[in-house]
Amino acid sequence: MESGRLESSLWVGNKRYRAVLTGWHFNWTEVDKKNRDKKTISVPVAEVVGVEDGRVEILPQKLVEDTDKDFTVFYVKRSSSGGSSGLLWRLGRTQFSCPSRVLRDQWTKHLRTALKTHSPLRPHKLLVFINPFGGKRKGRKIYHSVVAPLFELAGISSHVIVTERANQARDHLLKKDLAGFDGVVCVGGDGMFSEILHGLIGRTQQEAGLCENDPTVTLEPCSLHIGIIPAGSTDCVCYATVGVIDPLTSALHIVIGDSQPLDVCSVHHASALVHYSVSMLGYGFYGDVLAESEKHRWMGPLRYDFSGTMVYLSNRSYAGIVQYLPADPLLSSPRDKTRCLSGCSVCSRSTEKLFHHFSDSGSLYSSHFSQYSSDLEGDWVSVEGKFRCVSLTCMSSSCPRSPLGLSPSAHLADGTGDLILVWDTNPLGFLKFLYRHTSTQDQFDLPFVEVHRVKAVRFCLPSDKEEEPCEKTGGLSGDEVERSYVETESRNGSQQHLAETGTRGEGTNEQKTVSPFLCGLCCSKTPALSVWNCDGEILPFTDIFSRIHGQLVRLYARGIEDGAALHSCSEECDKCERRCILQK
Ligand SMILES: Nc1ncnc2c1ncn2[C@@H]1O[C@H](COP(=O)(O)OP(=O)(O)OP(=O)(O)O)[C@@H](O)[C@H]1O
Repeated sequence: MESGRLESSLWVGNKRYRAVLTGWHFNWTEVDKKNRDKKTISVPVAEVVGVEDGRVEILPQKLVEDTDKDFTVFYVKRSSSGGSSGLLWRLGRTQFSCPSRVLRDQWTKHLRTALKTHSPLRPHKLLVFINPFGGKRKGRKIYHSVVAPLFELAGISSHVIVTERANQARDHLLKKDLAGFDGVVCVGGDGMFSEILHGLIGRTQQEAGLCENDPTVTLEPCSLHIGIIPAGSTDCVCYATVGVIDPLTSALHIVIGDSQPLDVCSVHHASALVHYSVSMLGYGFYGDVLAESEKHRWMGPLRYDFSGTMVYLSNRSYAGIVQYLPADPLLSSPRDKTRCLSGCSVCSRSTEKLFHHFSDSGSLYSSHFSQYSSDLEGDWVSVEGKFRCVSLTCMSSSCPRSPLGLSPSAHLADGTGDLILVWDTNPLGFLKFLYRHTSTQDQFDLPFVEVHRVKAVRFCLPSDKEEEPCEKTGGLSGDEVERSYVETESRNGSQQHLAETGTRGEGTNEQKTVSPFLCGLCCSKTPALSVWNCDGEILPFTDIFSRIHGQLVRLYARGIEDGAALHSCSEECDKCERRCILQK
C-alpha cells in the first residue's frame, strides 16, 4: 500500500463521498449519484491551507464547533479574477463527518503529515512590516482581518511591526537579529516593498562580506523569502508576480510557501550603489512624470494621470548615450510573443544556468560563486541620440492599467532585463506608443521604438551636455533641434560595438550634481536633462550603470497563473486527467 494513502467514506452534509488521500492529492467524489455526472474535487496537498478538528470557520470571523467526528479542511480555491491577468485565490472550506472519532483522527493525522512532507517551503515564522499610511491607510485592517487569521490557521507565528517612519523596515532588516525567520512580509505598496528589498539584499551582502557598491561583484541571493500583501496606491510588483492585486490571494501564496525567484537590477553611479530596481528604471518621459507628480501629491493617485498629460503635452526629448550588453539571443527575445507565466520554462532553464553549482552543493544558497561575475563580459553596443524615453525593466511590469506591461515578453527570473529605447518622434507617434500599452497592440512595432534583451546598461550624457539646473540650460537652441533630427535619422547607423566596457559612461559627470526637479510646465525653457525614475523613486544622478542580478530574491508567489489554459470545472471533471482548477 502507498505510504500516507488513506481512503474511506466520508459525509459532507447529508451526501456520502469517497475520499482518497494519495500523498500528493486529496480527492473526494460523491458516490450515491446514479447518473454519470459525479463530481470529484481534487486538491493538491501543497494547496491545503490547514486541517482543523471539528466544524470550523475562520473568515470573516472564527467560529468553532468542537465535535468528535468532524474535521474541516481549508484549501486554495481559484476563481476567475474578471479583468486581471491572474486568478483570484479564495479560501475553500469543506467540513467532513466520519463514522467514528478514530477515523476522524486518522484523517487529520494523515493530512497534517502529508502537508509537512509535500510543502517543505511553508513558513513557520514571519517578520511582518505594516505601513499604516500606505494607499488608503488600510494596511493594519487588511492584515488583522484577512492575513492574521490565515497565519493562525496555518500555524505560522508572526512578529508584527507597524512602521512609524519611512525606512524603519529597511533599517530593521539591516541591523536586527533575523534568526529563526523564514520570510519577511510587507503590508503596503511598491515603496514599502522597495524598503524590504533594500534591507534584505543589503543584509545578505553584509553577512556574505560582499561589496554592494561594486557592480562587478556577484551578489549573494537572499535566503529569506519576501511576501507582499498589497495595501498601497501602487502595487505593481504584486500584480506582476501574482497577476491580481488581492490581499487574500497574496496571503494564501505566503501560507502555502510558494516560491518565485525574481531578478533585481542594481543601479550604480560613480562606483557607488544608488538603488535596486525590480520593475522600472526610466529616463525621459517616465522620469518627468514622476518628478511632476511629486509636486501634486495632494491629488492622490490622480496625480499620475494629471502629470502624465502635462508631461506628454510638454513634448520633451533628451540627448543621451546608451550602452548595453545584449543577453544571449538564442535563449529568448523581447519580441518572441511569449509570456512569463507560472512554471515558465525560460526562467527554469535560467535557474540551472544561474546556479550551476546547485547540484554539486546540494543547496541553492550554500553554493560558492566566484565573487566576480563573468556576466559582464561580451560586446557592448552603443547608441547616441535624442530619446523620448529610455527604460529598463526586469519584468513585464504589467499593472491594471497596462495588463501586458512595459515589455510583455519579459521574464521574472531569467537574469535579463529589457531595454526600451523610444527615439525622438512627433507627438502623435509617441501618443500611439503610450496608448498601445493599454491595449494588446505591439508597442514595439513602431519605427521609432527599439527593444533589446540585456544584461547591463550604461547611460551618460553626450560630452557637450552639462548637468545644470534648467534655469541655466534654457530652451533648445536652433542647433540642438537640428542635431536631434539628424541623430534620429541616423540612429541605426550610429551603433558601434565596443571592444571593452567603460569607454564612456559611469563617472563622466561624477562631480556634477543634477537638479532633481524639472522646470515647472509654465516655464518656457525646456530642461536639457530629465531624471531617472527608479521604481517610483527619483534618482539624483543622470549617468548610471545598471546590471541585472538573476534571481537575487525570492517571493512567496508563483508567477501569473494562466487561467485560460486551465481546465475549468465541468461535470465530467472526475474523468479528466487534468486537475480541475476552477472550482466554482
Ligand atoms: N510609518 C510611516 N510613515 C511614513 N512613511 C512611511 C511609513 N512606513 C513606510 N513609509 C514609506 O512610505 C512610502 C510609501 O509606502 P507604500 O509604498 O506602502 O504606499 P503607497 O501608498 O503605495 O505609496 P506611494 O503612492 O507614495 O508610492 C514607502 O517608501 C515607505 O518607505
